[in-house]
Amino acid sequence: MVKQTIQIFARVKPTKTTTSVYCVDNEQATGSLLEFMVPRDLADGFVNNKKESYKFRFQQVFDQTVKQEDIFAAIAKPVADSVLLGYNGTIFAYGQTGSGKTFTITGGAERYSDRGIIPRMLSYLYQHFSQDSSMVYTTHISYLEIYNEVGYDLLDPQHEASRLEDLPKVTIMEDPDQNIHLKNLSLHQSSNEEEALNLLFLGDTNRMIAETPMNQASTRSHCIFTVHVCGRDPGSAIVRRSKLHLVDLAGSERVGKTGVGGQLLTEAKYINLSLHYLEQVILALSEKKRTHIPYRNSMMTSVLRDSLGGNCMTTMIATVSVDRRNVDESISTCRFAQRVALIRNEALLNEELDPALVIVRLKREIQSLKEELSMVTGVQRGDQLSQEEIHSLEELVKVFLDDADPEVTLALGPDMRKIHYCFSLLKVMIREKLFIGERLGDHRGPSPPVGVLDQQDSPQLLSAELKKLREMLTQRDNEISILVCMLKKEKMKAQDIAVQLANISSGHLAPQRSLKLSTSSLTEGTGEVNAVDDLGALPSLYGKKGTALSLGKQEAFEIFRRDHKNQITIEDNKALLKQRFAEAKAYGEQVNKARNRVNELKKQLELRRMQRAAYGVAGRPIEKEEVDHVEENICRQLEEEKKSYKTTFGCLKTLKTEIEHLQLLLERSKVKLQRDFQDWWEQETARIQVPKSKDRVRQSRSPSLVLTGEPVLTVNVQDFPAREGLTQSAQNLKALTSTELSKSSIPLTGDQQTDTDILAFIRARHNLLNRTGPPQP
Ligand SMILES: Nc1ncnc2c1ncn2[C@@H]1O[C@H](COP(=O)(O)OP(=O)(O)OP(=O)(O)O)[C@@H](O)[C@H]1O
Repeated sequence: MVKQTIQIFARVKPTKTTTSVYCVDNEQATGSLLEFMVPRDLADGFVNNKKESYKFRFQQVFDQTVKQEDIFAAIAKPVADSVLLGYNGTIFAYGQTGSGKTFTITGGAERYSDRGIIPRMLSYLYQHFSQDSSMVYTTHISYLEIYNEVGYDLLDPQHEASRLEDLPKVTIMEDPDQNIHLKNLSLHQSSNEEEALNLLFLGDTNRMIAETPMNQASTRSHCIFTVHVCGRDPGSAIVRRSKLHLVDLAGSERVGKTGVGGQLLTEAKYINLSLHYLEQVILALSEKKRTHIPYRNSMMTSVLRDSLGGNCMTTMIATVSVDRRNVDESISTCRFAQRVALIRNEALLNEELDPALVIVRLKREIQSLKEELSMVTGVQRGDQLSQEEIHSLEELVKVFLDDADPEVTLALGPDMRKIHYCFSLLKVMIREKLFIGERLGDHRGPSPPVGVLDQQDSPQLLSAELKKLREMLTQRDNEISILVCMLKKEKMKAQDIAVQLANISSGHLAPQRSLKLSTSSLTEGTGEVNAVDDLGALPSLYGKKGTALSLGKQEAFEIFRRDHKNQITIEDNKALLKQRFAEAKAYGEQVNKARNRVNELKKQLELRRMQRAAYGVAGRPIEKEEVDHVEENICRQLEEEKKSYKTTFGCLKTLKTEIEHLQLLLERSKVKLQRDFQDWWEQETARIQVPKSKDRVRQSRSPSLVLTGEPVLTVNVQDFPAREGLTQSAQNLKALTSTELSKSSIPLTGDQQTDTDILAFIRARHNLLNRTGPPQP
């Protein structure tokens, strides 16, 4: 058992402005210090009546410039190593909204180097699995989102979720031993890094798709990505099962800090109820005298029960922002971390005997004992007694019972099968005799010896026996049909799972499959154009694969895409991906060349050795010490080529991981683009109102776009909210006057509002903007 307090680290989010509100001291012997200096006259909207300096101790503080790889090496690698040894591990990020929790746990959405702890952890684990040949590992993954105290399965393979409520709801069940079970949370086996990354991508995409402005998933919900690792030594029945939770908590900002009347820097209530309950648990755990820990109050604390004061090695990353206006939240975060640091966990090595493996081992032991026995007795024995043996045993028992001599014995020899059989035979006989005794009543005096039944009673007895047997038969029939039913259900479940798994690999991950890249395909130089150009293709809306867009909508999508805020990143990543493909192709060619060269040299070496052997046979014996310089030279070259092959192949593998990651980033950008477009399109459609009657020709609501024609299309442009993903053009349009807008007109045919009409509106607006140019700030 390892007793350890929860390890706490702090990470400072990079800020554009220089700030003097904090300093980091990493030179301390017992960890690092993070200090906030809050001057009394801090003028950013609040007044500080209290202390000026707040110091917090952490295991380590990572300042603004620290890279993702260093965070992984310092925080996550030790946790990964203990998980590989069989201990449970948890890493959770805690901090206010926008302080970098998701960036730290999952990573940034733009660059490969921004990969967070989860993808790096998966890489690390799978690399270890492939290198450790002494153990067999299996891995399962689950991804849970908790929003408003309801759990959702983010790995729902149906992939149709457009709202959070569409995802399967996960519920908590507790068994009599108080173990928590999550009902409806799917567990997916993943046999390599690529599969695991695809699952992460699927979860993150589902999370993004289900996000609405009301439910800003990343800010208001908690996400728990869990890797279940099972390792077994092939020679033993012991298995090690460990769980690794990687947790991205909701934003920790609080309410009630008004900044007036000395409220600043006092503890306020969390916006998020689960975080409030998390704090209650942390408080109870840090006060050592408390016996009741209120884990059950919330779903998150129930799920993370082991991680908080239980069987787990837990690490917390406090993410802080050092912008002046965020200092009070950052101080709250650090205070919370200090309390967390008091919690002591007791991690156990999760070893257990695998019943299936124990059965196999016992069967093997029985077999070897049987062999030993037959060697000692010289008699080969099967598992069952033969018919002849049974017959002769029955005879023996009969003789034994008929013999009036009380000294007589039943000589069966040292065969337990025979002994057992005779005992059960005797039992049956005695029970039959009792049965007869009961039926006849005791007044008939002593019962006749077994086997000498009263002839008159025989038919009655037989019919009773027959009835009993019939009842037994019906009972067995029922049991069989229940078993068959259960079997059928299990079969159907297995089929369902197979279909779900097939969906994962073919359905929703289909776009990735088309992007999939094998090291061999790299060398052939095919596939890359499709993979890169996929984003340029017209959209098939997420979750509605194959839905063709109308021509109007397609063109509108093009306009939208051009102006989307992610377009530059997408283009950059596409260019980078192209470049990486070219590099991979070059590496692939080098690998091929090196492999051919190795094969060639091997042949040369073999030939040389054969020639020398033949030379020896032909008469001139070769001295043992005689050095063959030609052979030596070939061997040297071979070694060099092998080395170069290995190095290049290593580079190619690294590049492959990067390419796959870039593809996933692009795929996610594509989904986001489509989602934003869909929202935008719906917003545009709602904005256009077609008057029902032809005489309502002109509506002069200001500011509004009045488009002339018969009938007239009136468009309100009063409110273009500054929403993420909404085009700059739309923002610009907001600033245009109604007079300028009314210069543009769109004639309509009939009074239908079609995609083409909306497109015409969008086009007109764009032309107008191009003419007018963006408004000056
Ligand atoms: N260390 C960092 N380096 C570079 N960019 C960062 C870093 N930390 C955060 N960011 C950027 O800051 C923004 C907000 O970060 P992030 O989404 O991770 O915050 P969060 O704490 O998860 O917020 P929320 O609670 O809303 O989920 C993102 O654009 C992210 O890329």
